[in-house]
Amino acid sequence: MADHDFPPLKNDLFLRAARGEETERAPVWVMRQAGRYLPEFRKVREQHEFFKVCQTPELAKEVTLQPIRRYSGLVDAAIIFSDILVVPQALGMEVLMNPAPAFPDPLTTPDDIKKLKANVDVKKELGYVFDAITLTRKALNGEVPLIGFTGAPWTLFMYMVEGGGSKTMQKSKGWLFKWPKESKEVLDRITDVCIDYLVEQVRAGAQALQIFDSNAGDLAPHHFHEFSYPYLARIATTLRTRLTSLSLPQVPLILFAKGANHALAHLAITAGYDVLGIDWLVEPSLARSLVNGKVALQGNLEPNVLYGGREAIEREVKRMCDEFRVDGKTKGWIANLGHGITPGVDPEDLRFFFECVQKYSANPTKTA
Ligand SMILES: Cc1c2[nH]c(c1CCC(=O)O)Cc1[nH]c(c(CCC(=O)O)c1C)Cc1[nH]c(c(CCC(=O)O)c1C)Cc1[nH]c(c(C)c1CCC(=O)O)C2
Repeated sequence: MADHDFPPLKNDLFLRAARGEETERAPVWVMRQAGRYLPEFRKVREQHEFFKVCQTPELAKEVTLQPIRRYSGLVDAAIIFSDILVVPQALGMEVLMNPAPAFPDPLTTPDDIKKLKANVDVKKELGYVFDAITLTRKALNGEVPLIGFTGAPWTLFMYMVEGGGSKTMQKSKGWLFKWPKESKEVLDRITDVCIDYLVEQVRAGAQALQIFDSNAGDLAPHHFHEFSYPYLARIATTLRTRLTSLSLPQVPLILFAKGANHALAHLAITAGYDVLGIDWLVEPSLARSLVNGKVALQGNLEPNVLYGGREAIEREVKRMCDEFRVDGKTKGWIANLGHGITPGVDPEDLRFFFECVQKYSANPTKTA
């Protein structure tokens, strides 16, 4: 699919900010914006199991559009409804969602590597995601751009070895330190699938891509540089080469390496991404100086502020908008939370968050 196969884009704020440009106000979206805090999402989930929604393009389209409809004119990007764990599924692993992710048969020792599918055909395994992207981009009718995504190799490796989420990550870190060579083999296998998966998302119509390394901050800096960074960099480099050779658009690439704020300066210069997502543990002004204009930034309101009532939301959003300004201007910044929105948030409080971003990030109108 090419751009001319889709309705023309009416709101390019997000894409301009991703390229580092000055914008009349900050574009805004939130991670997990299609999710359980929305009653209309819970209604769909009463009828359909989680992965069924991911695997049915019509349903995935429907839930992707829910926040876009509800917050029409207030939200500046859609993200395709899916999950990072579809990549381990493509590699042949069984993943349940009950309600937290669970792998009945995780990677226990290097001997289990042979259970992973060799030569994954992403079109066969994940074709439903590409169909959902094409359908959703058409249905969006150019209102806002559509973001595709993947989990990052280290974060996916963690789930594949632990068999689900983990606070201590004993098993996955045990692998890294006990079996570094075999761990890198798995990380490489995941990386190969991520690259194919992202290329096909662009072919299907994704207008930007985000890589979620949600567990990046659980690694010591030197372990991050050994076990996560090389794969993130390879994704960006190889993806760009592949997109060019296939005459596909060079869409903006966003890296959300949650908690890896120690690496911001390095990532900005060397990783090959256009935008770095940041969590709430780093001051925007410090992040700005660390990346030194090399990349745009996305983030970073502490998600729990959305439980703090209108006064707190307004105060915190205003502070965030001021902190992200460069030379008094809103430039190269995509407003977002510092992580996903959680199920208990009142959807009207999220609306108020969007309204506050629009109000406090506005640049003075240019006089010729
Ligand atoms: C780590 C991770 C996962 N999935 C994802 C990540 C990376 C981002 C992050 O760190 O939050 C990414 C993800 N998951 C989902 C999206 C959809 C797009 C979006 O709106 O951002 C995206 C981008 C939907 C989802 N993925 C999931 C839900 C909720 C499940 C439900 O509907 O019952 C949604 C809306 C389930 C999921 N999937 C995963 C977890 C840990 C859980 C939740 C467990 C829980 O909260 O109880 C794995």
